[in-house]
Amino acid sequence: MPSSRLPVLPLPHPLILLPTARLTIPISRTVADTIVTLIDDSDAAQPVLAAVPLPAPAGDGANATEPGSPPVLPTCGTAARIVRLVRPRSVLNGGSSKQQPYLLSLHGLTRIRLSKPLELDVHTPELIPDHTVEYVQADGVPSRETVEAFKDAALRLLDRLARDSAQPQRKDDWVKVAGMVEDISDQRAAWMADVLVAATSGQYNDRIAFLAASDVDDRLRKATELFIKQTSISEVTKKIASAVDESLSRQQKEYFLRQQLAAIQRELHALHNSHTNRDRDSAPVAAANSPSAGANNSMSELDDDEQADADDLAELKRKIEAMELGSEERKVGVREWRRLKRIPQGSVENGVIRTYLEWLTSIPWPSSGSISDATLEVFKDPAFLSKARAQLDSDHYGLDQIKRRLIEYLAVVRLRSMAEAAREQKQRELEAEATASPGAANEKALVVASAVQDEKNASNALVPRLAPPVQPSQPRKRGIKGPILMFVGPPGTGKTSLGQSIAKALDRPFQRISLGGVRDEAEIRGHRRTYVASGPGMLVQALRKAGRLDPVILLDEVDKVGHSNFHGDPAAALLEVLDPEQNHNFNDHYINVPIDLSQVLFICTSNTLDTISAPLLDRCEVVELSGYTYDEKMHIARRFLLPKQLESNGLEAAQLTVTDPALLQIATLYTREAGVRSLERAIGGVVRYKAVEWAEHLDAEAEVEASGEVIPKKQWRGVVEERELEDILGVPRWDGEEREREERRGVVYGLVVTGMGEGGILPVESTAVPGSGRLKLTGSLGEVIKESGEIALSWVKAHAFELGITTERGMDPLRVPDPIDIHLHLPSGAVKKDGPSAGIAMACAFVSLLSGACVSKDIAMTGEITLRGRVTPVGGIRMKVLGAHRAQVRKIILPWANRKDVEHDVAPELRREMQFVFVRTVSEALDAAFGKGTLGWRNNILMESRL
Ligand SMILES: Nc1ncnc2c1ncn2[C@@H]1O[C@H](COP(=O)(O)OP(=O)(O)OP(=O)(O)O)[C@@H](O)[C@H]1O
Repeated sequence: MPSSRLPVLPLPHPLILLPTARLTIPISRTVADTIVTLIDDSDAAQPVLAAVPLPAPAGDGANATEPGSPPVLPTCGTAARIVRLVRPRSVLNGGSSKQQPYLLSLHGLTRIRLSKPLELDVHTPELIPDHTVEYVQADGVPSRETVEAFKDAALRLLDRLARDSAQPQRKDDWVKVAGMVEDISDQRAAWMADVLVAATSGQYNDRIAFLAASDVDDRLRKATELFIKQTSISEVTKKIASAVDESLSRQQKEYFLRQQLAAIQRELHALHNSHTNRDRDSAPVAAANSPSAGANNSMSELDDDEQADADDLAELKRKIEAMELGSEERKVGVREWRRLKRIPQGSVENGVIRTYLEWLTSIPWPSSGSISDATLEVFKDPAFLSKARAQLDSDHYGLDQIKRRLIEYLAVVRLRSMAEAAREQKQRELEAEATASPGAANEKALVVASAVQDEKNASNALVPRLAPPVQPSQPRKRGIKGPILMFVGPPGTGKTSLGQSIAKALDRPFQRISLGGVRDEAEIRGHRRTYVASGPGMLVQALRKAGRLDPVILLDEVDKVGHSNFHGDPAAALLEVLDPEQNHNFNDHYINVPIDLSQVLFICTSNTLDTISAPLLDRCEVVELSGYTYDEKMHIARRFLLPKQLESNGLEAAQLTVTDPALLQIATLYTREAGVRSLERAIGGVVRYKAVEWAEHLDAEAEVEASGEVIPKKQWRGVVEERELEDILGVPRWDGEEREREERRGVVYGLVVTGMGEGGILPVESTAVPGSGRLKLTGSLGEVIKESGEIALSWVKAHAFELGITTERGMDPLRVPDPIDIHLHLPSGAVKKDGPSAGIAMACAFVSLLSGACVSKDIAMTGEITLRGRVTPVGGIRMKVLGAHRAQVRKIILPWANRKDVEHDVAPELRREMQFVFVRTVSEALDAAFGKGTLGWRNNILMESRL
């Protein structure tokens, strides 16, 4: 390495001169004199010296030398040409140079290394006239990767600098330099590194390390690191600056607007005051007497906005503080409260957080334990079950089986709750003991826990007798996992009101959630808070309204809830709600804190079971309400509906009587339903009519009293009889039905259950038209019912000879004597019909059509048939029988296998009033329908014997 002897100029900290760079520094007079001598003695016009950076004196910043320790003096520097020495003006003018120093300009040439460290005082560095220095040679070519990395880092830094530059000229300069960096060759990369490090800023230590790097690769790496660091520093700085800027400008804007608002309010107030004063001056007496005098001085509740606001906030805070310590809801509440405090009042975000906090704090959260004290109090009452029975009886007539089932249900819920509460209590005691004396309590815990375990697994011999010690209780994980009741039945049969009675018996709040037509999952689970105008779902709303953790929630019309669509899957959300394994952690998207629904008593209602998904049905215990007989309806009307309507229409019970025949007529001729809703409406109509009459009667009396004249007044009769009903309710809606029903060839009455779960009769009409032996089926029929029709016709064709329809065996009655088609129609064409239960009705209709014999209009039938002529059982017997009774059918033909349904489910009075014929085969059904001996049976051979 070539060396030479050069004067050394120590550069005061933190100055560094890099090769290729220029530097102007102030120097003392002594140093300046030495440099002048140097210039005079030198042969060259611009002599060279070694510029060596000095470390910071002790105690001076991060790069300072340790106080007391000798400063580590550098051994690297830069050979620099003296470009200019400027004398201060005072010296030039012959004055003292004390105030203004000399200025020395240097141009860095190449790196040097000192042969031995300098010996000088870093506090008052002097020029060292002669020192041996070695020139650091950097001839090598750096590796490709190093150059690439260097260029990449340099370009990113230059891009950042260009973007951050405020002046366009400077921006252009950085862009130009970036162009040069892109084009630079590998050999010149080290030179470019010197140029760029000198031109950009960087930390002192990094720059010194860069200066000390003799190897080109090392130098480029150091430059790369330095650039990367600089880029990220400048990115972060920029971000912080813009964030600060943004928040400042928002605050300034808000401040400015508030100032304007305050000024406007002041102006309005002054204007208002001046008006009032002028009015008062012009009418001093009137003003003094006016009731609103002085109102301007006192504030109305509308002016007190800020106070109300502060009160609301204080209330919110109190509610958050009242939440259980360490609970999830409290943590969220506290977090949101802090956010609320940070966000300026009046901003949209502030309102959003406040609404959220209001919801969060209004939900009843469990404070401790899983069963509320109020619930336990009710269950502890020894008369609980008898009271519940009395409640159900006082709200509903009949429904004995259902009431028995509900009492069983309540008994189970009570037992489970009590057991759960006892277990919790035991665990709490153990925990308390464990805290007091850990050793003894642990022993006892083992005994108790094993006892609990023994009790649970009494029948399981494989379970070890010693259970693990009782863990600290986790009340929120448990709950009362009773069955979920599902009331299924036609409208108006008392499903909702039974739910209300259960809530009354349990002394809990009752909430009804109507699920009919719910298509959006968010209606159940709530919208996420990121949505505009988001809010919680129906369950949270019901909980808030109930104000208790354990209300009775009636999920009405679960059969009408929507399934998976692009708004999510409401049915799936419902499943989660009703699953006892999951619902202690129900997640409402809006609240976003797990909510414990395990204590809620869910009751579902539905009109039919057909549209309910199997998993949902699986979670529920179905209780069927089929409808009422006329007798039951009469009792319900007399005991419940009439008193209710009298009360709601302002009449006394003693003022109005509706006779039994009148009530029966309302039930039979004005309504035709399984439930009692229309009956209640009709009774309401009668009561309102009478209420008007009563009011007119009272008015007339008052008029007579006032005038003293005898005015002919409308007579008031407190009794409603049959003959009046037509005047009050109009022409009976169902009167003509029985008359319309006719005994005709080819027409038979079948029994059906509608989609609303209501039973009724349906005519099966058939007619013969010229054709080619085909069967035409109409009336919105499904595949199954169509197949039933074909089976029935095949059976009739196969037995045409035995039935006396054809004259020869094997003759097709649809071709001989004339070729015909049979058209079978089930009226109410707009209503879809399906199922196999119309089999015997269709067979009877075909036989009637082909034989000419008629089936009585008082006979209705149901039953599936097979090709062999067997009659197999069908469902919905109770509803169908009730429907037939309502339609005043006298005789019902049913499959033999449905005997037990009639015995169990059909009320005795119906069994007494109607004739039931149970049949095993189609032939028996035909005999029952047409009457024995009506059909000309030739020889009674069953088809099955030939098959
Ligand atoms: N057995 C009964 N005894 C007394 N009142 C009854 C009885 N059954 C129904 N009601 C009365 O009939 C009316 C309608 O009942 P409710 O609203 O419970 O019917 P629902 O089955 O829930 O109907 P929907 O399926 O349309 O919701 C209520 O006023 C109810 O009190």
